[in-house]
Amino acid sequence: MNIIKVKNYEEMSRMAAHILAAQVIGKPDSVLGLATGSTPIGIYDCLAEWCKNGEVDFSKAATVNLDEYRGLDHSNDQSYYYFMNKHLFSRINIDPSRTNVPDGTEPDPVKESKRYEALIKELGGIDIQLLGIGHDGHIGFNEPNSIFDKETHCVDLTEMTIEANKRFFESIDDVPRQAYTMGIGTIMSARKILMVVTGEDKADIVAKAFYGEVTPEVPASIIQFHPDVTVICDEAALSKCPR
Ligand SMILES: N[C@@H]1[C@@H](O)[C@H](O)[C@@H](COP(=O)(O)O)O[C@@H]1O
Repeated sequence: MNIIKVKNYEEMSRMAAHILAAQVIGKPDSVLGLATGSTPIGIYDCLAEWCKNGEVDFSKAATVNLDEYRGLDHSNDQSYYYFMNKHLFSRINIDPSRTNVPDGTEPDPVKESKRYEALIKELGGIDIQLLGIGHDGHIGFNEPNSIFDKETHCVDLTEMTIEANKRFFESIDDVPRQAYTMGIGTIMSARKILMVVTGEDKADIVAKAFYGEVTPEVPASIIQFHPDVTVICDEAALSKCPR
């Protein structure tokens, strides 16, 4: 694992955006695995700016997002599709038909999970998967568990995640209790992984996930076993790590 320490959120965002831009410059038809949450917003701002300046061309790229709340449609401003459209897709020259987010409105979890897995395979797999990390170590919406879930599936969100994500909703009662997420196996089959972490509130989980043992109780710890991982952390996020 290549763990890179940067000063702050801005440096983290620019460095991660450089890696994603280099991926698309080197392989214009790259399949980018993308993430939501507050952490990647600065990355998307950089990519939007560089696309506008003509430095990166997304016209041949495709995207697949990690996860989506169950029950929310594209027009819901709390859906992850809406988030991606607002922060990235509408600001770059990507073909909207090549952007993919799990369909939160599909009532049949087995059907949707199979569709999403098949779609990723049809696209030729994920070239680089961007990840953030939850306070309990979740990646996508893979919550702490007794096993690593392999494929895309429907999950019950933990109280900690519902609590953490309520800041985006009017009240905690509005936070969906379930979500569709790529599985740990789906994430691990990406050719490259790029993880970004910022802030002191993530310092404990960073120490556990990247310097502790690999266990499904800390889902992000599995990326220690991936052959091509870059983790970009700011000083605050690395403040409890043994180095
Ligand atoms: N499903 C998303 C995750 O993909 C994300 O990594 C996490 C952390 O979000 P933030 O970056 O806001 O801390 O939030 C959500 O739960």
